[in-house]
Amino acid sequence: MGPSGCGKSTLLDALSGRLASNTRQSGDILVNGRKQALAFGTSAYVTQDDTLMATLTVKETVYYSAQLQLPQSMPLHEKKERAEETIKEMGLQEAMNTRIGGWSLKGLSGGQKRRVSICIEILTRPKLLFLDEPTSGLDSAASYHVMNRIIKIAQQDMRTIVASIHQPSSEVFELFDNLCLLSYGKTIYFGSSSKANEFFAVNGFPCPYMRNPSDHYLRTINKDFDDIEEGFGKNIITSGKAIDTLVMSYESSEACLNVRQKVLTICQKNGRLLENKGSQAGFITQCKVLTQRSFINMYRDLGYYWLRLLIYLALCLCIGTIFHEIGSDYGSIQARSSMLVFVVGFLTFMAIGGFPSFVEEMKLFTRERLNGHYGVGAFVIGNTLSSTPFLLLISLVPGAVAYYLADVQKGIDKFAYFVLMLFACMMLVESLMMIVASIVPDFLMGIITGK
Ligand SMILES: Nc1ncnc2c1ncn2[C@@H]1O[C@H](COP(=O)(O)OP(=O)(O)OP(=O)(O)O)[C@@H](O)[C@H]1O
Repeated sequence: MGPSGCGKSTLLDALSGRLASNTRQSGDILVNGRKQALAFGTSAYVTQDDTLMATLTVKETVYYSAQLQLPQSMPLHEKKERAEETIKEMGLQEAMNTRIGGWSLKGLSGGQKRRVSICIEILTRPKLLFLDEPTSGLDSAASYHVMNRIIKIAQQDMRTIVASIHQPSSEVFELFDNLCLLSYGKTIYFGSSSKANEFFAVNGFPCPYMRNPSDHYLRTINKDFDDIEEGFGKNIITSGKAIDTLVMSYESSEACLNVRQKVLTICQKNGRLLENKGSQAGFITQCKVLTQRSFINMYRDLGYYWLRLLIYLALCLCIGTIFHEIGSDYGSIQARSSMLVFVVGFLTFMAIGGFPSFVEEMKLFTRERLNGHYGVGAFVIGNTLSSTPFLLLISLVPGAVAYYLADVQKGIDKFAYFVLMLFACMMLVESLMMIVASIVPDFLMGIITGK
């Protein structure tokens, strides 16, 4: 816990092995006294941003994730039951069939999206779970129920949950065993959460009667507003000075000694490595689920198939009208070149138009890949299979009709023939471009994210 910008997310990123490459990290991160890479499925991480597929419903999102993550040997109906049970645990049963939503479609609220993100990561009941502000956007009752449920999961089979939290209510605060208070990258306190009150009181900052202890701690260690505040409490002590006092005092406190002692004991034990709880589904299942999910997403996204089709159709009609019957004399050479340049230019711009959706997809891929939901190969195949055949089919149908017109009517309807052929060729080129655009960047992303 700590004020905004104190380094909570950075600490969680470092612990879970997801620190950005431009950040320098020192020290060792040990699990049960051993070094172990925690990305790609060894631990689960609910990040601060909810990166979800906007077109899917809550049920579909969690169900597809269950198929990707749960063991291959588990029957499909059991995966479905686990998904539904987890949705209910997060209090989302009423919103099961609501779409997630995004910029173009109003769907779930911020707090509901938060709970969907948590659902996805607790499906496999991971041994080590990182949560970055799981209660942001939730009301106090929802915060309590969500945290209570997560802590119950932790208590079963000795799981470990590391969560950063903003403004917990006193009820939620009591649920935590240990508290690490951070301020501007420094540790203010790390130890039992029930003893934090005593630590603050001993150092001259007792929690006022009837005040939520977490509010008191955060108020004491936030120096962002020192310039406009008169000082802490009745004393003229600024938060900056309070932080220095607490940091110094913590270094020599019993809590700090206990933590160091515990770290030593754990290191000497040399315990078990964590098992990788990432995708336990087979490669074929991963490809199948990702193709299906991606196809539904593209089919429901107006801009992907439908708007593209409409634009191409309109363009073919325009070009057909302008360049119809351009003849075969020398003068037509220039007109043919113009048409070619125009079509190539248009196709290039249409390819650039797919970039925003590619960026969104990459965010989702990075999150799921780092949590070990599937491999790069399955993602590339899923993406290619969902985007290309549909467009290929669309290029074949007008092509076949155009041939029929040319053959049967012997050039009677030259205009329709010309437009249809143009459309078929464009869609064919578009499908080929889609294959390249699916494979190359996806593999590049796979290399960048590490596996
Ligand atoms: N130990 C550190 N040393 C240097 N810079 C740090 C350290 N920890 C965090 N920072 C920097 O401080 C800034 C804020 O960090 P971070 O996003 O982790 O804060 P936060 O507590 O999660 O904030 P919020 O609660 O608003 O999300 C970032 O620019 C980060 O790089």
